[in-house]
Amino acid sequence: MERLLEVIDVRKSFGGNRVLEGVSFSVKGGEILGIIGPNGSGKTTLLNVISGLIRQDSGKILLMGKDISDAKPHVRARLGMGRTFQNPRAFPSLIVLECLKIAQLHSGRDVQIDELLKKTGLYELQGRASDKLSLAQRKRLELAKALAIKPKVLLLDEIFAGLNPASIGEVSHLIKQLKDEGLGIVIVEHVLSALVPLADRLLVLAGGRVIYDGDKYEAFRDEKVRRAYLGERYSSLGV
Ligand SMILES: Nc1ncnc2c1ncn2[C@@H]1O[C@H](COP(=O)(O)OP(=O)(O)OP(=O)(O)O)[C@@H](O)[C@H]1O
Repeated sequence: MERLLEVIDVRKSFGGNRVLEGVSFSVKGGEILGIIGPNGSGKTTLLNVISGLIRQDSGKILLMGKDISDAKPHVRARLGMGRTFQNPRAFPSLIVLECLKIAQLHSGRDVQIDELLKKTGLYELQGRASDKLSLAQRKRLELAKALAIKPKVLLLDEIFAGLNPASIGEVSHLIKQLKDEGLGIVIVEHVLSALVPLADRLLVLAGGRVIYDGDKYEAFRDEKVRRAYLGERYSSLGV
């Protein structure tokens, strides 16, 4: 499978705080990459740089081989990059269907909204105001909005946070389906019990550096990873 997303030696500082210190990795079509790391290790900043919300100080981002390092977020969306946000922002005056129609406008592609509503389990809720949705429903709306641009690459920021096991199961099922459709998927996640079964590969960030990129189970045996982050969580998970 071709590399859909390539991140090459990305660096970013805020003032004197070096948040990303030369991060490189790639994601293929049909692959789910899980990104984990301690709080403040740079995960959300990395997603913001990849999606164009924050400009990196140096380094490159390639989407399907095309250099998008300087492209604005809406251009990246149009080229096939979808993302969800950690804290979905609701637009009180909009119903679910309107949210998706607006998201779709950014893509310039023809997306079957009915199909998307069914796929994400929102069909019955399409007339509901987005601020009247439960957390699990809002997360599904976030996913649906990201899919409304027909992405090739999907970036998910803490999609499982705050969900109960049943909702985690539903969202996982949908993400697996998207992988099978050939999307390249990056998931930043603290809920390891949801992420590990789903991911094909794990990347561990610590202090803005990639300290591990590879097999998901080997990650938990890696000394650097255990020291940096996982010791206590790993043993409590029993993975
Ligand atoms: N806009 C900003 N201005 C200044 N500093 C920032 C900004 N955004 C992030 N930082 C700093 O960058 C570091 C990394 O933050 P980031 O949110 O990327 O980490 P994270 O790994 O996503 O953390 P968490 O797991 O808690 O979500 C932190 O020290 C944070 O304070």
